[in-house]
Amino acid sequence: MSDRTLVAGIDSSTQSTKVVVCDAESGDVVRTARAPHPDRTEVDPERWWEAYRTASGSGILEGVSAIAVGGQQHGMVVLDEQDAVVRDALLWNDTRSAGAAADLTRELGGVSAWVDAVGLVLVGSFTVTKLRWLAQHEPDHAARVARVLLPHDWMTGRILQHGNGFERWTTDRGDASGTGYWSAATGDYRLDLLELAFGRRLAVPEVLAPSAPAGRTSDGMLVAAGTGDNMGAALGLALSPGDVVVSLGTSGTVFTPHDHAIRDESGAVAGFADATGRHLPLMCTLNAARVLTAAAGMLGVDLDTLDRLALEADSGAGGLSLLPYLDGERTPDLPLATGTLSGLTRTNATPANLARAAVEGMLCNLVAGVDALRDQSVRVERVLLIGGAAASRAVRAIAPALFRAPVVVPRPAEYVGVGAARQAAWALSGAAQPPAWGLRVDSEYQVPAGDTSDVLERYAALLAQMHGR
Ligand SMILES: Nc1ncnc2c1ncn2[C@@H]1O[C@H](COP(=O)(O)OP(=O)(O)O)[C@@H](O)[C@H]1O
Ligand SMILES: O=C(CO)[C@@H](O)[C@H](O)COP(=O)(O)O
Repeated sequence: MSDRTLVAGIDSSTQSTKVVVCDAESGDVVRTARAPHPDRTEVDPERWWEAYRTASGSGILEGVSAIAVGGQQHGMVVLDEQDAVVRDALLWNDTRSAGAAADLTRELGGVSAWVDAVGLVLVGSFTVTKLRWLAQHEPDHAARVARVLLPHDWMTGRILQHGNGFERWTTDRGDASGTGYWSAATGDYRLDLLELAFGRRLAVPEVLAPSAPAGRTSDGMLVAAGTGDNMGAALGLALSPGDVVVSLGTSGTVFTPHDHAIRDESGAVAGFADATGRHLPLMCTLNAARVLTAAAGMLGVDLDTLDRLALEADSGAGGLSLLPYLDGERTPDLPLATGTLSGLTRTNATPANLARAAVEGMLCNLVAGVDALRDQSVRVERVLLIGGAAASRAVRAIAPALFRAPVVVPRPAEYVGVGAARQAAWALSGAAQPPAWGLRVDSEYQVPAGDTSDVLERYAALLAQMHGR
């Protein structure tokens, strides 16, 4: 009988729930499972619970001493006085509240007022804008709302309720910092901003300290605070100064732990908090892994064949460019945008060039995020590539030249889940710092000779031409 302590991390992200069980001391992943979510931008939270129950139904949590949830950020989960869900949650990638974001920005006195208040330039992803949309467009639902939570908050409470250990609703600094009514700089709620958006005050969850437990189930399993998925991924990677993470999941994100809250009135970088008591400046795009899925669908090939085709083409795809705003875009803030294929000629109209343009276009949007961190005086010495599309051979090969930095691919793992498991181990230990789980590297890719500035310049020129940015 093994005497090691096991901890579990849940990644409740956009497309699926992943369960990761780790050795609490070493961080070795010993069990994993996953189950899909509906492919929608508004989802009944019960679907997340069902996915969690499906993924953990095979006894994967047997012997686990502590658990934590890393959840997709910003989702609006609204409950009535009896803690019943009032309507489907609006997710981070639902853009219907883009107009509300513009209204709220104007009402508070402009972009700098919001950056001063909560470190964010409002876009439709953020929870506070969704509350305004709800108040304006669904007054009957809004009248029933007593409390607002984030996806990870609701899942954490649901696990405790299921285990007869629920005491109160909780959240953490990291996820709270993405609401638009909590400040990473001060560590305080700004419920005046919630009231500005919704028209009245609502109950909000208690913000727990990074290693504080949210509670224990009746069989003794500790449930930690949990956090947002990107904060979880940062905690799951043993990052060193100069490391910048690029995550290629449903969203594309660029982030790095930082010692102080950043101010970016351009809106490229959000001033989030991390899951350890520091900060996590982060850029997020709505379009990442699914740009490659869409390109593969257009070509009628699988993702492995898309990789092969992209690697057959030359850098620059023969002059073919793709602005990858297939679901609108968050950064740049173009919620109504669509994708644009540009520079098509009879010469470059080949499957290989289309595949290459999809990879380059998706990455160019994230290069803007890395450069935005550089503009915030963040040192970028290497890029750690995670998320589903980090498995792409083409992405790995093309990224270093575009990022102008070496690319490290950690050993494939669900790093949001690993980070949540590390938080669970930290809460279980009661130590001052999280356990020292090392970074396991799968492969490294150096910046090749040659110049890719033409690709980046063409992308920027197309963005300016199409959207005046
Ligand atoms: N080898 C691959 N090449 C490109 N994309 C991939 C590959 N493997 C998985 N993906 C994509 O990764 C995405 C899932 O990544 P994940 O990080 O789990 O997403 P999320 O956390 O947003 O739910 C899917 O869109 C899937 O198509
Ligand atoms: O909105 C953000 C970050 O601000 C997204 O990163 C969401 O947190 C969803 O993440 P994934 O499902 O793509 O992991």
